[in-house]
Amino acid sequence: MLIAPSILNADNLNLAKEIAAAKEAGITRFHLDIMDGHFVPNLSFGPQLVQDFKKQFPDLEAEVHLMSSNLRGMLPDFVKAGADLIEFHYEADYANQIPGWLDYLHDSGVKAGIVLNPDTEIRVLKPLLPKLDQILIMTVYPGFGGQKFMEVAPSRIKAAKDLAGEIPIEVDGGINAETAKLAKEAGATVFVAGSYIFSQKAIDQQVAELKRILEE
Ligand SMILES: O=C(CO)[C@H](O)[C@H](O)COP(=O)(O)O
Ligand SMILES: [Fe+2]
Repeated sequence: MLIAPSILNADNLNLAKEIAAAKEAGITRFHLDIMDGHFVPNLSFGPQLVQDFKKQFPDLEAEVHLMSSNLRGMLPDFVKAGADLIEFHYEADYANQIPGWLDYLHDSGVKAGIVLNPDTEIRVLKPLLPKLDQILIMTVYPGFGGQKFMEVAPSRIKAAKDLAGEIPIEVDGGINAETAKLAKEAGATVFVAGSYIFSQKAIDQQVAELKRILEE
């Protein structure tokens, strides 16, 4: 079980402090949400954030969740910035182009993942499985932090788990102490949590509580 905090809703003017607090609580990977204002109706970070993150925290893993359909323009920038794992949306390009982008990431020495929006059929993953290091099942419509975990999510996680075998299934959106449990029972092993970790009580307390729930 791995918790990958999303810094989307962290205090932008104190990011290093907030990341350090989560690291202190045992976090080894961060989930960096990249939104381009077009694929999703919101803007967030660019490659500079990833580069600065790796410069300041070289021992932490940077997982990039790319919410853009400009894969040709954006993927090389995030590779250069030092991302350890890049996951892009299945909906971002034609189906026949997706395997090539996954190969591009692997050839660049970066782990590769695919993200599925809540309306995309799970079976599209099947031909891609040999090229995937991780599968991200969105449990909200992407674009904003602080949304509610969708009711349909557990059955989708289970369907992905049944297909994926050993490939880790990650969940993203509305994860808290209750929904993390549901996602875990359905087969998820990587848990993105944004507002649960950064917009409530002390960061270390939130991480410890989520860890406790996932270890039960
Ligand atoms: O990809 C995302 C939104 O598109 C974020 O990773 C996600 O929403 C995390 O925030 P929260 O845990 O608050 O839902
Ligand atoms: Fe995300």
